[in-house]
Amino acid sequence: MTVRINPSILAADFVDFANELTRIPTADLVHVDVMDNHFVPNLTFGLPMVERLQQVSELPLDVHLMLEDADRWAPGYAETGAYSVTFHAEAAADPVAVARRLREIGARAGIALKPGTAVDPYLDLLPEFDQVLVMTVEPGFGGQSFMDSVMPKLERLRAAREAAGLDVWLQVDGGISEKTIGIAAEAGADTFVAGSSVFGTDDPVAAIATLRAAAQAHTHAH
Ligand SMILES: O=C(CO)[C@@H](O)[C@H](O)COP(=O)(O)O
Ligand SMILES: [Fe+2]
Repeated sequence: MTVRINPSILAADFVDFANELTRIPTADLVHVDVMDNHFVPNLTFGLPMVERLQQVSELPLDVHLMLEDADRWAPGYAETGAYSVTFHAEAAADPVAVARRLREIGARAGIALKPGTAVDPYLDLLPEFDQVLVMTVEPGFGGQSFMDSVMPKLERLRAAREAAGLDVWLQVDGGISEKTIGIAAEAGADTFVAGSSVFGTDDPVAAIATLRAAAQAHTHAH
């Protein structure tokens, strides 16, 4: 199974994103955390920054929206040409309608679940999504500790994906490091967001290689 490593620019230098992107040539996608100071108690950037990143990035953008009223705002991010747009289940009135709109515009549609949000109501909706993001920290900040208590959600998602014969990516985000990535891979994740453990090092290329190897060593063959 393919392992994807998506470095999060939340841990990069905010006034030097163009240069920071050149430090991760071996990444699969660039994870872009949009925070609105309402859905989460932190503020990053919005549409103009994502539009600009889309223009300068050679890697596809994996946009993670941590904002209220995803129904209203998510489609605009897909219109930037972002490869994937993931919105929070807790912030959408009609997640299926949002996902359909994102796909119509041409983006992959992702749904994200906070650690306390149950996965079961979403299992039947898997065909509507290209990616499910299981948060392994409370959204809002980088550098927090990985919560292995959410691993059963990944196991449920993996089983549901297999039962339905779907190719939905299972993404984890928060506290992913050389030490924790294997736990998430074991539980079924195939797409790994890593902020501090990539941009917080002197050698992001080496960090990506280490993470990739650790994930692959714990990935099930199927
Ligand atoms: O969405 C978020 C935080 O809300 C993440 O994408 C963080 O950027 C992950 O940072 P690390 O935990 O890897 O430092
Ligand atoms: Fe994120």
